[in-house]
Amino acid sequence: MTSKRAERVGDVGADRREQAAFLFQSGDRVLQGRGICARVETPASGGAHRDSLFLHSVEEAFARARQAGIAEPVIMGAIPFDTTRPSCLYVPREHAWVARPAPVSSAPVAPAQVREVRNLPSADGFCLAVEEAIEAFRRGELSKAVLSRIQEIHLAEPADVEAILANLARQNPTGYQFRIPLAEGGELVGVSPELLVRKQGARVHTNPLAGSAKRRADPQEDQRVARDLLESSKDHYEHRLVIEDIRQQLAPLCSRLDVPEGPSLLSTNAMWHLSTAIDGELADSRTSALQLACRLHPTPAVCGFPTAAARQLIQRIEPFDRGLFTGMVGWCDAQGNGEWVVTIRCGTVQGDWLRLFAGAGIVEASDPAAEWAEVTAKLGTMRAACGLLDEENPT
Ligand SMILES: C=C(O[C@H]1C=CC=C(C(=O)O)[C@@H]1O)C(=O)O
Repeated sequence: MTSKRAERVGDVGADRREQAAFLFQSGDRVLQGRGICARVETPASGGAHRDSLFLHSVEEAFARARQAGIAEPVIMGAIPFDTTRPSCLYVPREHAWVARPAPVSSAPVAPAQVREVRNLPSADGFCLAVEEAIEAFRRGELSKAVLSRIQEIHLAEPADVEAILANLARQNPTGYQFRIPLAEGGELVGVSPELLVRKQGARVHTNPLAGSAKRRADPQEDQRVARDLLESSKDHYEHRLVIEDIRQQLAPLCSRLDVPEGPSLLSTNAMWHLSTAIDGELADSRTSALQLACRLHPTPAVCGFPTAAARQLIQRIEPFDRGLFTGMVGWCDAQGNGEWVVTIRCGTVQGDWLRLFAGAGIVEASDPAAEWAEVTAKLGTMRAACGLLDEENPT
């Protein structure tokens, strides 16, 4: 097998290669990585299959790491929404699992000075897109599509990635926090609430989210919003499409698959979500976390249903390329154990530019203004971590 698939890292600047920092927090532990030993850019499409070019590239990267003296390599990084595009995966030169540090309770969020903000699309553009999607649902072309917005922010000074991560950890102490270097420079950072898949031995676990409501400052209001979400037929429908798709993907691979009857509530600092924790036992424990993630992606929580029609609609309507957003981010070891989360509540940081992302599932019963409010609230997680004012209450 040639070494072309797992790219050599000679073209990455020596400093960046040595200093690249990786982070993936899950539960009470953190996987930290430093330096780049091998990089995999092979697109992940076809990665559900053991003999795919993609999985061969990953194997090659592991082999190269072992030759370089890394006894138990892991691969970390991100895979884009469009899996025909290059992956952004690395075997770090060093890695270690450490206990998740207690978040600093009063880390000051220094207000960021902003030079320019670009919204893609505008509020009106987003609402028109939602209406266009609703028309397509009514014509029977599809049942659900996830539409999103991007905010590009030019800061007066370079962003401080360490400070953003500290703020994210304080805001969302239980989320899956991540930090991944980008091939083109800059970093992907965020704190996802959504587990695409975790695999340990034969055990498989996924925790899809779909159906959301913005949290309120007043505790009673907040509880009312949560109750309304739990009773909302629109949100249950949006959620059920995701669960049924995941069940269909996982059932043929599992000797046992436990799918709860209905969703429960999961909260972040900013949002309530409908959540279903699914647990299973793989019939063949050699199936890797990466294979499972590639099989599940894109779930209707980030694309829509049916997948192909939703993908086309997104391509036609969204005025930007999602890149890594709504792809997957995580890690996998050479035994195939690993965790991949959905790349949401995140952004890229490149010097003094931020590119922040948020999306929402649209169904026929969606209200365009409410969906805009939802994506704006979701964007608030990264905006707050970056020291930016609340868009809805910019006081
Ligand atoms: C695409 C996003 O959310 C997805 C995940 C959770 C809930 C969602 C929703 O309620 O629409 C979305 O499907 C995002 O947060 O950017």
